[in-house]
Amino acid sequence: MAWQHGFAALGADFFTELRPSPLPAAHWVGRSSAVARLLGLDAAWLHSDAALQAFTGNGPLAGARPLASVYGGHQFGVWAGQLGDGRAIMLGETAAGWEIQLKGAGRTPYSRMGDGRAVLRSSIREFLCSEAMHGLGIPTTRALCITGSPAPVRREETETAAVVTRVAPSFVRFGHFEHFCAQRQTPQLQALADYVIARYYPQCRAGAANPYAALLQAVSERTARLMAQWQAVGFCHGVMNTDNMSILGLTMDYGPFQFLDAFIPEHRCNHSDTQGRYAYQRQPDVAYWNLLCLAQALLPLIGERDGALAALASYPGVFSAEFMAGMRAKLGLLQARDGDAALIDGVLMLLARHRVDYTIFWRRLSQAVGCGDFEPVRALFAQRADAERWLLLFSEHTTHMDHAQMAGMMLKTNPKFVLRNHLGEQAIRAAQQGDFGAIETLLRLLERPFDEHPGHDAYAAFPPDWAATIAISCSS
Ligand SMILES: Nc1ncnc2c1ncn2[C@@H]1O[C@H](COP(=O)(O)OP(=O)(O)OP(=O)(O)O)[C@@H](O)[C@H]1O
Ligand SMILES: [Mg+2]
Repeated sequence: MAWQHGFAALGADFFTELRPSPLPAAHWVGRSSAVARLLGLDAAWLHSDAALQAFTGNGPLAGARPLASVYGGHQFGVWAGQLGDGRAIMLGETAAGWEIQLKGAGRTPYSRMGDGRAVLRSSIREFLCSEAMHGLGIPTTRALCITGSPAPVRREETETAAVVTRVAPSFVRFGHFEHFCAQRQTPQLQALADYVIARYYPQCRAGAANPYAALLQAVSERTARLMAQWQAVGFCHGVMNTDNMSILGLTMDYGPFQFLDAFIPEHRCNHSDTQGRYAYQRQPDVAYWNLLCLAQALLPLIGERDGALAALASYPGVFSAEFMAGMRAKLGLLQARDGDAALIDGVLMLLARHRVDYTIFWRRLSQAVGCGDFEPVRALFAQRADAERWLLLFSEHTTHMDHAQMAGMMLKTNPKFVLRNHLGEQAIRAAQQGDFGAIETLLRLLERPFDEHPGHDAYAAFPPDWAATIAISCSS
């Protein structure tokens, strides 16, 4: 593999070079051939022992210069001081511009009290959800593979170790900037900002009076678009600390995330989030709060407060416009019209009032628009009259539209398959018994979540009762 040294060229203030720590008796758990193709990896090589060892951290990849980077962050609203890649080790950046990172590859100078490891359970969730998000068309870090090892890892119980190989154009987080601001290392802060602009936001240098304010605005707008996509698809991240916010507007760090089952706007998916700070409906506001932290961090470069705040001014407008566009697509509304907002507010209130399954509702509505039979949609509501009122409004609003065209759009927007907690859990339990078949099946479905996949309806069904008892915390 050919490498370049983008982030690595920033120098020793930004990272520590080190080798991953080996794990015994490594074995494959899952692989994504789509990500392998993205990286130009030979499929046969990805099945080799050399690849298995390299992606477990047991053997080198020729030419790679592994490193762990330093960052800081606000966790649950409180400045946490210096953090850093405590268990993620970047192998390097490919010549085509993909950073390759091993998560769970051993201790680093930033591990604090942690063991540098990740357990199989959380690694499976991260691997599958990375690819599921990509399948949904939502910006995300990607995942090439998971390898496992019988090495014990202590959490609430003793589990086993795994390593996920993640791939992204950059793993730089808001927290990287916060770190150098907090340390009052302005030259390093500027070097990082200049690097990010040159590599990922060149338009912020060309023509902008203040490139750092332009960078902040560009990041803010990407983040706004990401939040709109999360909200529209019903994704709850669970740990939106500033060290988990990507400077590229990618979804990153799949911990206690959840795709909503029933539509409950105040839903919290992180068992450790007792205050509900990261509840589903709060995500757009939390992202804005996180952007204020980024603005604060960039202030030494931007120069004045008003300029930094002005750079964030477009956030609410971009979020609303993108969210409306996303919801219009879910409703099959081909162009914007008066009355769209009322229809969208109406359906969200209806779903919240009746706690209807979010994914199933949208998929059934898409099918109903295609065939004209709305009975399966009505059947989702205990009190049908309430649903009937909204369906009437929807039908009046769309009378003159081409329903076949609407349905076509809706079926490409409203997924049949999302990585519900219980599906992940079933795959995890099987994997813990040495059966990785369910991971492969889920990956295949989630890579193309809008396709019907005949014979796999069980993966698109309502969650079983026990799904409500799954408690996912920060422990991973
Ligand atoms: N088991 C561990 N060993 C060492 N450090 C850890 C461990 N778990 C978490 N950390 C560190 O604690 C901080 C916060 O953890 P968080 O759960 O947000 O991230 P993460 O899941 O480890 O990784 P990432 O954000 O890279 O996906 C990070 O600096 C992370 O590296
Ligand atoms: Mg993290």
